[in-house]
Amino acid sequence: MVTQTIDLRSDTVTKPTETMRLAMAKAEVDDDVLVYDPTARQLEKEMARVTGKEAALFVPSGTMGNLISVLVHCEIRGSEVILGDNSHIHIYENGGISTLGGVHPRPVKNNDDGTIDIGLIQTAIRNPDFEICYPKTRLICLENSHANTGGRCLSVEYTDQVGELAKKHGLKLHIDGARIFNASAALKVPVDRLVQAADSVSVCLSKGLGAPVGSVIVGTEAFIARARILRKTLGGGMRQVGVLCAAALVALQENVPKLVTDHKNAKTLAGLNKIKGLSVDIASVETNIVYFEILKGSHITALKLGKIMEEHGILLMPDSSSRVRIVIHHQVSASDVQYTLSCIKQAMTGVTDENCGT
Ligand SMILES: Cc1ncc(COP(=O)(O)O)c(C=O)c1O
Ligand SMILES: C[C@@H](O)[C@H](N)C(=O)O
Repeated sequence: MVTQTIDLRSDTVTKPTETMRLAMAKAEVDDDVLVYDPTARQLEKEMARVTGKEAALFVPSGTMGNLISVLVHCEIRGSEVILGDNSHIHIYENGGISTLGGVHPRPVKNNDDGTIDIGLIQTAIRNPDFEICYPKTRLICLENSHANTGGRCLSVEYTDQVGELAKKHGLKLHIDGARIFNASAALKVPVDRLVQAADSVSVCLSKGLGAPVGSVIVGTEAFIARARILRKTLGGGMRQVGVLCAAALVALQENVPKLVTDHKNAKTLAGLNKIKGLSVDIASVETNIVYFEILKGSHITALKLGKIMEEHGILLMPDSSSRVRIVIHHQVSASDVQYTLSCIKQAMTGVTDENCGT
């Protein structure tokens, strides 16, 4: 009988720790719309410091963080944003920048490492001389780490180059930094240096950092002032939000140092590659996300494997009929990883043709 669940579906599944719950219970709060909730203020000042930006704003989700950031940069009608065709903003945020903000997306191919070719970005920038027909390019969006390519890290050199291109053309640069702390830990580059070229960043507190709720957007004072108003317009102005921010302050303290362990556990899990019938692009496992393919000749689908794993108390996220995503977080231990490897190995035994994957 399974007594404990190992939840590998995402790093959004973590439960608040005892320390977080204590901090939430004791949090000093006030109405964060009428004035500043003191604990929200404390978190925002800390996030501005860590990211090297002038100001910060707590928002209920990463989706809202990206939406507000794009809409502030693209407030003028007819604006266009250049973003990755495999980016979270383009794929998983309900097209909010268009449906709510009237911003035109200009998707450009993401490479397997999460970057977008600088030449392709340059080509995608609209020629202002033809404004009678063209939308106006106002923003470039990057995503670091890049979730859909397996948590790949964009280097500081690449980010700076995109920043220079943006500046040269009078554009702004936003980074969807849902997992920027993971990228920082993996690259051994401080967060503030990694996002130095960005005009705004949206940072998830509720992913690898393990806070129960929320994100923070950072940028200039003027940008955050506009963002605060737009947050209210979108219904994201909350009252005694310090209860949530207190947990996030604990997460920053307790869990940032644990990210390297998450990455080590992910690399151990890439050992799935040794199991007959499975394949992992080992080079792509740079942070806490592992995708694995079920090879032809393995008579099992991702869905079926997920169901078998559930019987062993392990939750996975099938990405397609033959591809599965695993995301490691601080509530997955090294022994959980070993148990997962052995359960998947057992499930794959007997369902794989002799010459499968050869
Ligand atoms: C890269 C990335 N950006 C943004 C988000 C959105 O965050 P939220 O789920 O808090 O809306 C997610 C996932 O949730 C994500 O993986
Ligand atoms: C699914 C996606 O929206 C979420 N960001 C995750 O990575 O789990």
